Amino acid sequence: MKRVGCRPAASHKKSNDNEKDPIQVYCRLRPVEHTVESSCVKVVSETDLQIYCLPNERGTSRECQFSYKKIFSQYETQDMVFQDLGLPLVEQLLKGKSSLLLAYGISGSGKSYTMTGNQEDDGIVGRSFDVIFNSIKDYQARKFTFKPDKLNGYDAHSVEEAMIFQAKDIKNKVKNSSTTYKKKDGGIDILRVPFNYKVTNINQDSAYSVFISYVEIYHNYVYDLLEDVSDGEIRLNSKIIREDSNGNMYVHGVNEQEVVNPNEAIESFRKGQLRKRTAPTFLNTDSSRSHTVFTVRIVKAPLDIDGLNVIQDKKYTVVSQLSLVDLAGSERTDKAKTTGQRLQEAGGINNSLSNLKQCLRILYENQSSSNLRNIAEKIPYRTSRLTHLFKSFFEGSGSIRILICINSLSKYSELLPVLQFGEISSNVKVKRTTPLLMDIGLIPGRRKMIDMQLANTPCVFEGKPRTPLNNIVKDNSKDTYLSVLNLGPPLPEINIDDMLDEQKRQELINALDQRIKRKDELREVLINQSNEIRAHMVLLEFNNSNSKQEVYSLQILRDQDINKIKQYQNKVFLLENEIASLKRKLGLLDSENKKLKSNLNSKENMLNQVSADKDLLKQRYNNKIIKKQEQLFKGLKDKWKVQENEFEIKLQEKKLKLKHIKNVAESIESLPNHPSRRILKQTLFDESSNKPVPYVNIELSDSKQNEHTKMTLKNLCPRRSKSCDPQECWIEHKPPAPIPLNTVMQPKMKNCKSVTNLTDAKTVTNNGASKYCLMTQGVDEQGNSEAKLYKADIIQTMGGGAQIVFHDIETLKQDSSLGCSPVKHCVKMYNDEIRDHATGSDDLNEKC
Ligand SMILES: Nc1ncnc2c1ncn2[C@@H]1O[C@H](COP(=O)(O)OP(=O)(O)OP(=O)(O)O)[C@@H](O)[C@H]1O
Repeated sequence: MKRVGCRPAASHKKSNDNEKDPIQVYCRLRPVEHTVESSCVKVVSETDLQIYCLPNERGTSRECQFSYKKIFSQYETQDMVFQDLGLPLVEQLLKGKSSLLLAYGISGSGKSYTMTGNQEDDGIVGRSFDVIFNSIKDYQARKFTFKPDKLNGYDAHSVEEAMIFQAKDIKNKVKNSSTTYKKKDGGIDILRVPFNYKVTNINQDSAYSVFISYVEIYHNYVYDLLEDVSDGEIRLNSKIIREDSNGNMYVHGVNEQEVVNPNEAIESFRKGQLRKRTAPTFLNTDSSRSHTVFTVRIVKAPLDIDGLNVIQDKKYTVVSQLSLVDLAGSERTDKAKTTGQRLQEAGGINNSLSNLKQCLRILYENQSSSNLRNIAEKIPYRTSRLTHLFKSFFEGSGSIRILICINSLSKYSELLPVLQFGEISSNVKVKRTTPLLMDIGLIPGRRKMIDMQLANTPCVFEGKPRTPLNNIVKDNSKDTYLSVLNLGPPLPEINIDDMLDEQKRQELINALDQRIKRKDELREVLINQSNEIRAHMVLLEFNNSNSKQEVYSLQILRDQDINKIKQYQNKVFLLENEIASLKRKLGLLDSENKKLKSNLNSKENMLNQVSADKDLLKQRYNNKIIKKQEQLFKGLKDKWKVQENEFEIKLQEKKLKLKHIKNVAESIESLPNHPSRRILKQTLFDESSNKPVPYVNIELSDSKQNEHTKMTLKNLCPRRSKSCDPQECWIEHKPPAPIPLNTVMQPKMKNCKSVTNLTDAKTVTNNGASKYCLMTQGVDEQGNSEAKLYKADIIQTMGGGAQIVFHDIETLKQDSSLGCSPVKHCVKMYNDEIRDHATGSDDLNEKC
């Protein structure tokens, strides 16, 4: 049975069900050659990072803060990054615990640089090998002691078997020396400065081997980067992912190379790197077009009682692995300006990355307390090879760390999803695994013992004495130890022939007895010492657990203090931010205030100007009005004078006429019984047209009349009014009590209806009348009686009513220059009566 990271034991799984650790997320900023002022990234503290977006045209700015386990600023070297990020994983690996490290970020943000580094400055991979081999150097198993069983497990072999495999391998290498990588890749020089660090507290009674595998996931297919290929051969065979008997996922049939020193490991890694698919893109001249997974496995098994061979039972073989994943860039295709094949690759990359995000999101949601239904959503690990391969990690077979790589030159919108991915990941918890402490019932220190024996004996297998471990065996203890190993007196020299000699036989028997006795004594001593050591170890263990307890409580206190400090730092940061934003607001308000004030001043000035203009205009118009008034007044005055003169002249003429008439009358009076005694004078005047009526000279019939009796009468041959048209139907609107005029020229309307009061419109519409005549009676300026006939057409309207349109006025005047006429008297009386009774009645014009 094979175990990865001590996970498979069911009991172990059960005991850790409630113990979970969050995924630890780190962030690294790629340095830029010169300070970029437009950078939107700000490292706030060791664990906090802020990104912000400058105000856009609408004035809105955005900022976000993210907290991670640690932020590596651009000034932190590969060395520092490895110590914080990689070294703890290597330590766990050596203790039998598996880990996964994912580098995530936009293209060109430094993922490959952090993982791989370059010739001068190694990344996590190279430094990890240095630490691994520094630590296991003295406990390394012979090459081929462990061989992969192709089912994600390892078979353990004896030293002899390992030697046979080694010989075969050497033979194969010699045979294929002309077709190895060297020829293809031109050989790789490893010139590097090793990382000098060693993990000390590892189990010395086990033998260790290191295996590496290197695969890439391209277009959702898994390819082996360490597969032996001959010249011109293209890697066509993709590998499949399988689940082993312990539920761990692995790439089936992948080439697992055993490496015995850092240089060999790094050489293989670099060969694999040369096969990795890269291409120049807009963002990176050597951009990874696939996700690469480099896995280091430590296989260990305890030494048997002799301390020479490992126990060849699979259930004692422990496998732990460290998977270093360099994910392809998560950039947007428009930003990377990819086309054609690169675009297709980008599609594949984005699909697998978004599935990774999706898995983490569902994991988080399943774990979060807000999942009230308590129904775990299925996690789509199988959707992409990337997540499928690491399914067991997400389910708790090892710890997970994520490194978010960012480039300070990236935009806010590009950084936000990357940093949000980190934030989601840091909220996901995975089961905690602890290395299984195996007690196989053998006495500890077996390796020490064999090393010391071998120190004095030529090594049969390697042809050179194995040097004891400097830090384990002290010189003085060596003597004591060797003296303990003295098995009694030397055996007497004896030949086969001597066996027949009773004495010599007896001597040998005695010596052997003594040795047996000595051996029993030694065994007793050993048992006693073992018991003592065990008791001592129990005591130490007890002390150790006490100390651990103490350390643990101190750690809790320290963590509490750190948390408090963090809270204070956050508060300070928030307050600083608030102050800054308030200052910004104040500045804005100040500038707005100034703007408003200046606006107000300019408006006031404008207002003053307008009112001054208005006053000026008013003054001008007043002057004009006065001038105009004066002009009008003068004009009116002139007109008045002209009219007065005209009237004066007319008056004079009339007076003259009257005088003539008087003279005529007097002359007629003097004629007795003359039929023309009475002079009828009728003047018809068309007021509406205002045209002078043609004068007709009427000669008096009396032949005797003299020159003075000749007179001019106006329109004595009366024109018949239209009102007399017998075809028309008239409405005659008379005063209620008309004054009898007693004239000869009465208007005659045959077809007419007389009304005295016109209050109802139906009176006009219902009688079929087409003409209307309003008669009024009164006196003129001279006090003569006057009757007026206002004539109008009745026009039927569409709405059923009628419209009265006046178009003519006939005036009938009675001039009674011969004395007071009865009509005039009647009119006066009538008018007085009307005035008395008709209070509030409308005047004629209004009626019209
Ligand atoms: N911390 C650093 N210090 C110095 N140089 C760096 C650092 N990080 C990255 N670079 C340089 O930036 C360039 C791009 O880095 P790298 O290839 O690691 O990016 P990437 O994230 O792996 O890109 P892609 O996803 O496209 O493969 C390389 O030339 C690398 O040397």
